[in-house]
Amino acid sequence: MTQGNAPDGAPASRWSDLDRPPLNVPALRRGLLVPGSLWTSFDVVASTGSTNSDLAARAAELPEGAVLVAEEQTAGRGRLDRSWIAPARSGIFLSVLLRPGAGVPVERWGWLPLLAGVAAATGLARAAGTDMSLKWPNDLLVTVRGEERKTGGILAERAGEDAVVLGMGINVSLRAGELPVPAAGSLALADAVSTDRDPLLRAVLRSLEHWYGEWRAAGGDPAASGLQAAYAAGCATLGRTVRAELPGGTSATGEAVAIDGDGRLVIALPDGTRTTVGAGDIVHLRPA
Ligand SMILES: Nc1ncnc2c1ncn2[C@@H]1O[C@H](COP(=O)(O)OP(=O)(O)OP(=O)(O)O)[C@@H](O)[C@H]1O
Ligand SMILES: O=C(O)CCCC[C@@H]1SC[C@@H]2NC(=O)N[C@@H]21
Repeated sequence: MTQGNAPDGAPASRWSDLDRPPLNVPALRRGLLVPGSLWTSFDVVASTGSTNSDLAARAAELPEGAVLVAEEQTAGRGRLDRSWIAPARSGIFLSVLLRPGAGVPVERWGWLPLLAGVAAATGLARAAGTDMSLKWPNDLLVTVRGEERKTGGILAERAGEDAVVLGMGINVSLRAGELPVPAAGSLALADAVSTDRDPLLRAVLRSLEHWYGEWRAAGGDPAASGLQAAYAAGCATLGRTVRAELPGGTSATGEAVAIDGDGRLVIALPDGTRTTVGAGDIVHLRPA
């Protein structure tokens, strides 16, 4: 830590609006809405309840590739009916509309949230210069003072028959005292080289376009597209002793050994059997 820094590692200067400038919408549009791009529209609203809800409500009238970003969410939603809480302009609150089409069987759409995790992790690692990893299924982790912390999350929701709204929340400049839960972190707290949201957002959307293109071109096949291997390479859950807290209130503890072809987590139990988890919360207990 350099002199003049606050104990939480953030700069000692007062954080004001100047530290959290608004997104530069014209520049982002110029960079993203180019011919041949997946992205067809790019809108930023000052404040809304949830970008996922807004995009889902308009899904029928929007083409694939619509992007909606909010500078602030007042009712941000997470997985498992949880909320996503972050101060205005402290992060990236983003939803995109995707229509994988007939070329990708619906049973493979379950890979989309994992794909989004890989895309966000690789894009952010490059643009922010922070080591990123994934906690199954798609929590984005950074290391803050030796501890794994959640700096981003993904919420994928079906919108009608043929569309999926992929939502991402990324904590960029949150300080220790602003974290909504102790297990949360931010890119700033992980010593990111840049917390400028414009290049971070561009990097995430470019990476998402890349991985979605590969996956769709392979008919959604996670192995042929390279997605399954990229996910496994970036997944901090594999090889760890974990507790899976399952819907319905039961739990299973064992070693996370694989991600199967459907994106589910395979856990080796102490009695030598294996169980496969498709939904639920994972707690990383200790190295295997
Ligand atoms: N900005 C954020 N960064 C990291 N994690 C967040 C953020 N906002 C919300 N969360 C996550 O969402 C959860 C908080 O959601 P919520 O307050 O709905 O529920 P909860 O405390 O987990 O409880 P319950 O089990 O009662 O639903 C936390 O577990 C946390 O992981
Ligand atoms: O970790 C999770 O549980 C998922 C969090 C997803 C949050 C994002 S923020 C943008 C989009 N709009 C929402 O209401 N949720 C997602």
